[in-house]
Amino acid sequence: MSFSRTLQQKLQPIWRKNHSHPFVTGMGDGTLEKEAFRYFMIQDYLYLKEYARLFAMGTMKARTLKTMGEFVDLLQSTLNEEMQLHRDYSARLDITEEELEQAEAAPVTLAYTRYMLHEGQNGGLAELTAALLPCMWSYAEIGRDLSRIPGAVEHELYGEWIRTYSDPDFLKLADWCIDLLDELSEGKPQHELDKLEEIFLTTTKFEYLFWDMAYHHKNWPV
Ligand SMILES: Cc1ncc(CN)c(N)n1
Repeated sequence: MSFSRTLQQKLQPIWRKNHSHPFVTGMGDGTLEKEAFRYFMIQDYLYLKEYARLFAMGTMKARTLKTMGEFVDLLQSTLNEEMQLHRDYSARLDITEEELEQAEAAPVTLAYTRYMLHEGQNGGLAELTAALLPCMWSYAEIGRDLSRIPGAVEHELYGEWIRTYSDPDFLKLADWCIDLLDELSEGKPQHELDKLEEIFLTTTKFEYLFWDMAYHHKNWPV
């Protein structure tokens, strides 16, 4: 089994918890509280703004023109397609442009994005890819699983979210990241593979914290 898939298999208990978080299942059956989704959208917009920088960093660290081009595609798709979803939802959720632009990152959003940027900046392309992969991969799987629930893609509020993340184009981008980590990890010594695993594990756990933060509207206590 490839390195990425071995990691994902090893982390199945956490991976399953992400998939079965009430925020995720609530989008699937339509029971998620609209206020939690609204809060998620704002925090996720801030998250994506920082996440996109990882793709810019990836472009700089890539060795080949082909890989540079793929990172540019990921950057483009995040800024102009994925974040467009958030801008479109803002209109429906009464989030003004000002509120979106001026929102403050909650502790989990800040910690998650700073962690990824730190690993991306201080490590090589493999560390950067290990940091961003759980994000792409888990959303592609969640989108796919939710889209299989009868009626979920037609839901008046959550349907658009599910359609976006179950789109074959999003899956293709996630697959490219999986293959890239496999390629970059090939022939690495064990201590470097252990570091990649640690990064992958940490961002997988941050994914759980992000759902949980949104579900409970967690923000700074003071
Ligand atoms: C927190 C989080 N993780 C992943 C994704 C999918 N790019 C996202 N939009 N937000």
